[in-house]
Amino acid sequence: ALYTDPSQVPSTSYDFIVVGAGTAGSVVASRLSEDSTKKILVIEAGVDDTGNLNVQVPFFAPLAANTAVDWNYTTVPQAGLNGRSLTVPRGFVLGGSSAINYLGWTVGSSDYYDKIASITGDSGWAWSSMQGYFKKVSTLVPPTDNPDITSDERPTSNGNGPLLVNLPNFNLEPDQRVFETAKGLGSTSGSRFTFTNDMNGGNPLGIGYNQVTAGEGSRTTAATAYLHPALNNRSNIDVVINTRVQKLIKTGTDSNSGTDLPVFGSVEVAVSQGGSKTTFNATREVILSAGTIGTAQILLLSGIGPKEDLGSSNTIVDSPQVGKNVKEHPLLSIFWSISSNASYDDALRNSTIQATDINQWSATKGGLFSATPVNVLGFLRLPETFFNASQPDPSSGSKSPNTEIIFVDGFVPSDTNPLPSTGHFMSIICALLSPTSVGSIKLASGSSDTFTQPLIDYGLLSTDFDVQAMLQTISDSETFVSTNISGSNPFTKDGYLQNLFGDFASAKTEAEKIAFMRAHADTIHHPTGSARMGSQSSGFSDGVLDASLKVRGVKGLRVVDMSVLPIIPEAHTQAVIYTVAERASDLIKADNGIQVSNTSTTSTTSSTTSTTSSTTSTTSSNSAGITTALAHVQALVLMLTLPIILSTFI
Ligand SMILES: Cc1cc2nc3c(=O)[nH]c(=O)nc-3n(C[C@H](O)[C@H](O)[C@H](O)COP(=O)(O)OP(=O)(O)OC[C@H]3O[C@@H](n4cnc5c(N)ncnc54)[C@H](O)[C@@H]3O)c2cc1C
Repeated sequence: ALYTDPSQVPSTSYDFIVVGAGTAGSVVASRLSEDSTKKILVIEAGVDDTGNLNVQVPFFAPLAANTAVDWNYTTVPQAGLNGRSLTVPRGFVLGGSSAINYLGWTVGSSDYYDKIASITGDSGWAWSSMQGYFKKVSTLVPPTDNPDITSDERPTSNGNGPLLVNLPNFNLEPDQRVFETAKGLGSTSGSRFTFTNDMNGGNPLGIGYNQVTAGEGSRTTAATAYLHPALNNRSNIDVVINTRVQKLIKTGTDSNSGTDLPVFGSVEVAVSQGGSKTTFNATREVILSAGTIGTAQILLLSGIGPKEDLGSSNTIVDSPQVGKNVKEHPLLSIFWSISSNASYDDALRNSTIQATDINQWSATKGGLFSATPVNVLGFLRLPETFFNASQPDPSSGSKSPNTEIIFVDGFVPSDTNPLPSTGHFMSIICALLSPTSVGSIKLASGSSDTFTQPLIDYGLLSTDFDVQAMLQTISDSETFVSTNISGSNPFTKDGYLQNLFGDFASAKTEAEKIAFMRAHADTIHHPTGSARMGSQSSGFSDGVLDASLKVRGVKGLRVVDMSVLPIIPEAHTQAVIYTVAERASDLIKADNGIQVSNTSTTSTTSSTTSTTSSTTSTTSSNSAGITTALAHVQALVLMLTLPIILSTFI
């Protein structure tokens, strides 16, 4: 059942305690609850996700940041960004960041998984071994409102899981111009801008449709697809929200392996800073799924971390890499004025247009608001000249993109570039997917609870490689929209794309472009690696976790979330972590004598049924609640004209 306060939870002892009902935690909790003899408690700091339009309406995704469903962190000042601090949205809600992200669905390259297998020494993480888990997560469903997708643009890889993924629900104006160019260049020998119909088949390189988690026109999340169906159908899973785990408590010592290992079998929670504490016990395992930031914070507060940072008296397990090796994808948007008035810019400014769009979404789950503002993107390799003996390719391999260009049908507002009051725009978001800059998560000085935010340092654009790679991505964007196909340019032939807009238009020299980059770069919100896996046989022998995600030097504690990945995916990260969480669930089951069998596909199918019915009830409550939806557009106008706005639209 779902509880809103720890005092309501009917038991203090469970077989498994999952910390964080986010993307990974919801998958793991749902899968473990398939064994009706095991009791599961999920502890979530954030709020219920039910009935929140910022969560449900795909187009509203950027509005969730800085509201009650967001942790609303900030980074420490970033030296590579002129000392700017960036906002760090993270889901503070059932479903975690899957409920507030921008819905992109990219699994990454086969190289990536093979590299994880090589780093961990566990072939179970390899691309070929993970195929069953990819299929177990999502099902590709038809878009609600996009007749322009041609058969050659449809992906071939697909699964049968509870998460409903789709090609873009609504056609946007740049789409066919991008495809005309990419398909035209696809036949040019050596082109780095080829067309691809399927970024999720192991080789993501090329330009194609952005698959999104907006099946049937509404966002599907780890909560709607996994957690709520489990809660609705099973009595052995309890979830408590509004409850922050403060730390894990050492409850004993295990000597079975021949070495004395501390057992962290209890979890201490509180609902307010300085408020009373409650303790829950796990008889089998505690699974930390609090995300790259939250997991590192909880480990450090529990005395599991670098002794040199924590101090001897606060250290129970000296684990030097906790909070280290954090990587994030930097991005930079550039803008062009366009002659068309069909971009979404007016929908951001005009409440009449918004009312029409929300009515259409409520009635049909179609129209502009059923889509995210990104339909098309491209994954690119850097030119080989970037790599040499002293700077090898930092990506996972030759099928892994180093950079990304994202085509946006309007202006991408940010803290440093607010939405102009007039005009229509096309933007390209340039992103770096294999950065060499490294950051960290540390406790703030004197902090002793999770009500104080940790120090988040992404170290963005702190290497020359990253700066040069970002310059290349900007240049690639300009090259792409300047390309002629069969003698004419798809972007300019009818006067659609006009001049570059904003500060970038006057940045001519390399120094001026770098200055623009440092003044405006932001991130894609993909932090990774603060509790990474490693193995003795690899250069990652100091991993916090072993290959089966168990915390080294500890008994009964595992981590399953983005923090576990030893290298940052060259992709948007949610599909990766959903898939990792599916395999993690089987690893936990196997270690605890719970049957792992192909019949789990059957229960996935039954979850799909529940998901569909929960989507249906959401739909009908939205139809009935159209007044709420209309009231919401007023908030949309207000929010989008404030300078705090959205960091990006990915
Ligand atoms: C704004 C934004 C846009 C993004 N866009 C995309 C995109 O388009 N495509 C894509 O693939 N990826 C995207 N991502 C990234 C992706 O969503 C994340 O990588 C992924 O969801 C992280 O999953 P996780 O399980 O590691 O953490 P989360 O899903 O964040 O889950 C962590 C959970 O733990 C809870 N928690 C934390 N600390 C505590 C505590 N002390 N006590 C109890 N509970 C706690 C949190 O509240 C949260 O529910 C985006 C992320 C954001 C924030």
